[in-house]
Amino acid sequence: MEFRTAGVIGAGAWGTALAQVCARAGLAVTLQAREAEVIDSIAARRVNEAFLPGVELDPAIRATSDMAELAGCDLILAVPPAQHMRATLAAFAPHARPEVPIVLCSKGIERGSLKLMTDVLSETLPEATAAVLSGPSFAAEVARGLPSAVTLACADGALGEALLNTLSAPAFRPYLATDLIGAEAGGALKNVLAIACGIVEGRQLGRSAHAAVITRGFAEMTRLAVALGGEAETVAGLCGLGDLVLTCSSPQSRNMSLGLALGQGQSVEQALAGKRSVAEGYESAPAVRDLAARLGVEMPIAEITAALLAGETTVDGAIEALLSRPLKAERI
Ligand SMILES: NC(=O)C1=CN([C@@H]2O[C@H](COP(=O)(O)OP(=O)(O)OC[C@H]3O[C@@H](n4cnc5c(N)ncnc54)[C@H](O)[C@@H]3O)[C@@H](O)[C@H]2O)C=CC1
Ligand SMILES: O=C(CO)COP(=O)(O)O
Repeated sequence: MEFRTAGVIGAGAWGTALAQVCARAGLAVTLQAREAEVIDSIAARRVNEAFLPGVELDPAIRATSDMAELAGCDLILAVPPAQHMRATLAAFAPHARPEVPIVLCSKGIERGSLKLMTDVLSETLPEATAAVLSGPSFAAEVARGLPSAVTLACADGALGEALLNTLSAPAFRPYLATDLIGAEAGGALKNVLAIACGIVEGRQLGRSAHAAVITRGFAEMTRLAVALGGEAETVAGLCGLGDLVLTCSSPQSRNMSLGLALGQGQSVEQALAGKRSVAEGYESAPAVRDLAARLGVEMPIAEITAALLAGETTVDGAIEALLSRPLKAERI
């Protein structure tokens, strides 16, 4: 199995950074963007000013709006916001070939259906082979060539090895896994928990509270992943714990910075106003809450964060609700 060309669907910060990774790995890359300004900016100045400013893009990346231009690619990376994955894959479907693997790189759970991205893929492109790429990786850092490591999950061992070898570069280290559900659950959940951690920071509740939210949040993430059919060991890796630690630790995270603004007293509307970039934790929170209820999984931090984002409680109400929970044994 050899891959020479990659198609990247979605030219936000992460799609653009992954196009850069593929180009550095020696692939010819077609990057599909929705916005004419993105295509013009890459063609004219080799930069995605709208979503990844300040990073010079590799000449092997060509931007287009036309999904048909991805038809000949050996490998597809799907990187739209999670809530748009279904429509995006449906638009790509006429150009898909069953032998071309699709690497899902978005982090979220579909609202309404409560589906993971692999479920969305198997419903829109039933013949496609899926892989999941997820882990602690800020787009701006990866695009600049700073070191990072991620999980690459693929149920097909030979394909997984081939993807690992294709996408790796000296500063970009994918680690192989077979558990797609665990990898997806980690990425989706950490975004909601990063909002909670941002609130802790914004309210100046202290380092101890921050560590408590990360640790008990990790327990919630593990419980949900296992209830979905994933493995706790996967969630303890880069795609779960790794990404939780990153996203809960830096205001570079859009999710954590949303929480920071809420903790400092802004409303959800104020905190999101004028933003073009996606805060996946905000988008997925209602689905996480509904999924936890459906599966009977206790997720107090994620649930109260979803309630806060939905305007059902205040920051003070959320803190009070968590601190007044019954005392219990510490376990996952
Ligand atoms: N930015 C990052 O550092 C990382 C992001 N991700 C994930 O990658 C996914 C994409 O995020 P980013 O690239 O950061 O996006 P972004 O926030 O930089 O840009 C927003 C993207 O949404 C697209 N969009 C807007 N409306 C749309 C629609 N109706 N249909 C399809 N696409 C639409 C825009 O074209 C643009 O590509 C998310 O699931 C995110 O969690 C994963 C790892 C790192
Ligand atoms: O997923 C990410 C890092 O791994 C990016 O996090 P944000 O979407 O919160 O910016």
